[in-house]
Amino acid sequence: MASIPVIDLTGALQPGAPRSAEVAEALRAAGTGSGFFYVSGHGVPRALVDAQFALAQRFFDLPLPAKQAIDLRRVPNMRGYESLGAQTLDATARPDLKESFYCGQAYADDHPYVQRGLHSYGRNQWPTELPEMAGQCAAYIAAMQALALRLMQLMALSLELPEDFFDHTHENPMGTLRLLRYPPHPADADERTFGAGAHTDWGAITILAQDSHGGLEVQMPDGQWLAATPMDGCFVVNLGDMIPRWTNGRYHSNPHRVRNVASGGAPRHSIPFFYNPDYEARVEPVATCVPAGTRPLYEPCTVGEHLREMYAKTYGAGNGAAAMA
Ligand SMILES: O=C(O)CCC(=O)C(=O)O
Ligand SMILES: [Fe+2]
Repeated sequence: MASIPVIDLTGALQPGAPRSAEVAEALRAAGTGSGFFYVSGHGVPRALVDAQFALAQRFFDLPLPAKQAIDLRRVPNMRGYESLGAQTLDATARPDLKESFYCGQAYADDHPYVQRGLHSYGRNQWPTELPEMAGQCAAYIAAMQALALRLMQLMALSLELPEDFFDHTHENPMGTLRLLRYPPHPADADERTFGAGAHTDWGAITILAQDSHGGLEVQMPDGQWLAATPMDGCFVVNLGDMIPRWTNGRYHSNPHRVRNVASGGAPRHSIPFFYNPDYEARVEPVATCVPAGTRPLYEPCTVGEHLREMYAKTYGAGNGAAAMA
């Protein structure tokens, strides 16, 4: 039966570390399967993750006007608070039953990418009520960024490429951290109601921390939906749409969705980190994935071009801004 593998990163967290080849092989199996796997032995301290969930709880518990004061529609770069029902990840379903907060690696106003107005680059918005939030999110983002970079190196190995193959694409990375709160699934909800409608993620790699309630489901290559049951001390990692482009379709970015049905009436919290390389980095099928004498399945593009193609898909026309999914 199909399952989501657990990959233990112990002994593979540094370039050249002894278990790197073994882990790369496991990554290859996961990439050619559902594109989803759990990671254990990832080196991110439990206390950092626990603190991030506690922070999410405090943030969403703020009175609505405090959250609305930092609504993401106030800024051009998709950072801030987003209310229940603002996003529709599956266009055939109802608006998503979730509240969220977006932040990311901060770039100063005089950074060339900010000056050029490139999507998501720039400052964050923070609630004045939680002065600790900026520092805590920055620490969490730094840990996620480091883990994402290592996963990209292991992915390079898994594609029979040098470990540092993707390193040059990390120049000005755009990691986006999202805090999510899902209210309990309504008892009278129809089959078109979701916390997060079925979607694939658009970036390179998503690293998700979820609380103990469950509710995330992943579509397996055979079409079946499988619960990504929370596993203590593990993150769920999934490949985004940039990876099929880079691997000429060899590795997959599979649909997933959320319904908060098993929490006993409690809200569910999750914290995805969406890793995106440099906006200007080229994404083109790597030579080891294009059989001799065949044409690549994808045209080369930049990270920014790929993301712009995906933006506006889930927020409807007129908003102009859209999120990482
Ligand atoms: O909340 C979750 O478990 C998944 C969220 C998700 O898929 C997303 O935000 O892209
Ligand atoms: Fe997602």
